[in-house]
Amino acid sequence: MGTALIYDEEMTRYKLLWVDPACKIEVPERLVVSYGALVENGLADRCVSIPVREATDADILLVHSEEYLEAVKKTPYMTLEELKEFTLQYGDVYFHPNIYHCAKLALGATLQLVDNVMTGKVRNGLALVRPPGHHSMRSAASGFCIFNNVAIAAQYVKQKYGVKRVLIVDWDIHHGQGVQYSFEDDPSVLYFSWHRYEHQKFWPNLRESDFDVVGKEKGAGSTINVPWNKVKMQNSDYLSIFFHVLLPVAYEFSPDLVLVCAGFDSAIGDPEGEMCATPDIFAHLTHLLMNLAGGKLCAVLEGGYNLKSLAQSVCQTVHSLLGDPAPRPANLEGPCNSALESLQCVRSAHRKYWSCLKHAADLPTSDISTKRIKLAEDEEEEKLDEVEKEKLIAAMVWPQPVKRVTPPTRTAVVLPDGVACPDRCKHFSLSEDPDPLVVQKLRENFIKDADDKDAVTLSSLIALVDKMEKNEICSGLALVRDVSMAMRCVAQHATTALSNRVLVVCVGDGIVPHRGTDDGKTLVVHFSSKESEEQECKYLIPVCLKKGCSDASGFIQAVLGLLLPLGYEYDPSLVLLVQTPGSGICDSVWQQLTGLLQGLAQGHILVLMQEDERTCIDPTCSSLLGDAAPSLGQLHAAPPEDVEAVENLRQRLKADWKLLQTTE
Ligand SMILES: NCCCNCCCCCC(O)(O)C(F)(F)F
Ligand SMILES: [Zn+2]
Repeated sequence: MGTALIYDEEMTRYKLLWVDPACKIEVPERLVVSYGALVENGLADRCVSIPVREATDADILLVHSEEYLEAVKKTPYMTLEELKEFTLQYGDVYFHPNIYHCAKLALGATLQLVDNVMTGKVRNGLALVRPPGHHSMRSAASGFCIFNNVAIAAQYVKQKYGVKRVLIVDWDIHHGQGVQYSFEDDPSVLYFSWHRYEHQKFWPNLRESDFDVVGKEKGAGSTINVPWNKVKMQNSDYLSIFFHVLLPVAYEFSPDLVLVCAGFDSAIGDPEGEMCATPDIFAHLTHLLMNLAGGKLCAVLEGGYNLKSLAQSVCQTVHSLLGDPAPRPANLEGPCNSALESLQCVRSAHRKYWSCLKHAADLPTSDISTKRIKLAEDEEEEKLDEVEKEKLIAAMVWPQPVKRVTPPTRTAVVLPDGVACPDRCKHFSLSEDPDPLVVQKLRENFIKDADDKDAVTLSSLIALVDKMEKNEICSGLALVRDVSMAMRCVAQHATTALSNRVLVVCVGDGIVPHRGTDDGKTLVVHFSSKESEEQECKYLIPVCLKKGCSDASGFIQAVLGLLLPLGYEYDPSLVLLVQTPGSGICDSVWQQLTGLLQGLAQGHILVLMQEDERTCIDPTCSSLLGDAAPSLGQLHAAPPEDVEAVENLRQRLKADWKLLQTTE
C-alpha cells in the first residue's frame, strides 16, 4: 500500500493583511516551499495524490461550537477593519477574507487522509495544510489556527469507523492546548506533546502545559506533556523522549490509528523553536511510529517557519512514510540535563497510569515548581534583543541531509535448496563458484570440520554483506545450518573495514560469540531466558528475561527502553539479527523487532535463522521489505522481574551508554 500526499495550492491564498509581529512568520510560502521540495526530490510523484475536499459544518461541529462556526462564517464578507476588529478577540492569530475557505480545505484535506488510511486505500500519508490546527479551541481561534484539524480527525474516526484508541503525537514545538482540552477526560485518545516551555515563560504560557498535567477523571494518564525548559535541544534529547516515554506508552496503549501534529518548528533554524535538532531526525521519529497501529499513520502539517529546515524536514518525513531507509543517526550523545529533568518528571508523573513506567524514579530533587519565573520582567528583558536573536537563528547552518536512495534490491535471501524464495525478494547465491581464496580463509577461521556446503553458504553471506556495504542491497535474510558460525563469520568480515561497526542482536538461548566485543567493533545484545554466564561488559550485553522473548510486553519494553537507545548511540554500519532456536518469540513481536531495527545502519540488516525455521521466512521478509508489523494489541503489565532486570541493566550501563539515562 502507498503513501498519500494531500495538498492544494488554494491553501496558499490567504496571508496577513496588516502589521502584527506575532503573526508575520505564518506565510503562504511555507506550503509553497514544502510542496516544491517534495516535487523537486521526486517524492510527490511516488505518493498517491488525493484531492482535498471542503469540510462540512458537521465535520467542524465535532469539536467547535455553533456560535464559533457562525462567527467565522461571517469573516469572508468583512472589511479589513472588521477583520482586524474580529481578530482582536483571539490571541496570536489573524483572519483574512479567504481564511475560512482555506480552513475548511485544511480540515477537509485531513479528513480525506484519514478516510483513505482507514479504508486501506493507502497505508499512511501527509496532509500539507494551512491554516494549522492544534491551538484552536471549541470556541476560539488561537496561534494561527482556525479549526482543530487533528482533534476533529480523532473524533471523526471514532464516530465513523468505531476506532477504539487514537494516538496523537504532537512534535510541533508549541503545546497544542486545543487538542489537550478536547480530550483531557477521554481515555480513548492519548495526546502526547513536547513543547518549548521555559517554566511557563514561552507562548502560550499555560500552567496546564507542564509535565504534571496528565488528563482528568477517566482521561487521567492520557495526556502526556513534555516541557522543554531550555532551547537548543538536539536529536539525542528528542530520541530520549521517544525511547523512554512515548514509545513504551504507545506500545502499551496500542492505538488503532496514529495522528501526528507534524509541526517542524522543532527543527534547527526555526525562529519559534530555537532548537538544534536536524531535519533528518524526523526520518527517525516517523520511522519509530510506523509499526504502531499496523502502520496506519496520518501526519498533518502544523507549524514550521524556517523555510529551509521546514522543506527538508517535510522531505525526511515523506521519505520515511514511503519506506525509504533512514539516514544513520550520527553522533548522538546523551540528553542534556534539562531534558533529563523533564524526562524524569514526565515518567514520574505517569508511573501510576502506565505499567511500563511503574518502576520510574521519583521526581528529581530540584524543586521544579520554584522555577516558574515571574513573567513580566523576564518577558521585558527578552524583547530587548529580539532582532539580534532573529539574526542569529537565521544564520544557523546544518549539514544537508544525505540523499536517501533505496537500493536497487530491497531484500535478498540466502535459502537452502528447495526452499521457495518469497515474492518481492531476490534470491541470492553466488553466481560463480566461491573464490578459492575466500574458501581457504573460511576454512582456516570458521569451518574446520564442516562440509563444503557451509563454505558456499558462508561465502554467499560474505558476498551479500559486501553488496549491502555498496548499497546495492538494503537487507537480507539467510537460513543457515549453524547460526553461530555464520554470525561469527559475518561479524568478522563486516568489521574488517576500519569504520565498520556491527550490532549483533541475538534472540534465544543459542550460543553467542564473544568475538569483537572487546574492541568495540561489535556490540552484542543477547536476549534470553537464562541467566548468562557471560561476563557483561560495555560491548557484550546479556538481557535475561524470565519468560525469554515469549512475553511480548516484557520483550518489547526491553527493545524500546534498552536495545534501541543502545543501537542508536552505537550507530552501526550493519545490524545482524539472529534468532537461535528456543527463542519462543512470536511472529508479530519478531516483526516489530525487525521493523524497529531498520531505523539503524541505513536499513542494512541481515537476519540469520536456523535453516529449519521455515515458518519465519515470510513474516521476516514482509518486515524487511518495509511492510508494517502487525499490532501487538494492548500490552498487559510486563513481568515485574523483567522490568526490574531492564531497569537494573540501564542503571549499570548508563555510564557507558548515555542514551540509556532516564534520571539525572
Ligand atoms: N514570536 C512570535 C510569537 C508567536 N506566538 C504564536 C505562535 C503560534 C505557533 C503556531 C504553531 O506553530 O504551533 C502552529 F502549529 F499552530 F502553526
Ligand atoms: Zn508550532
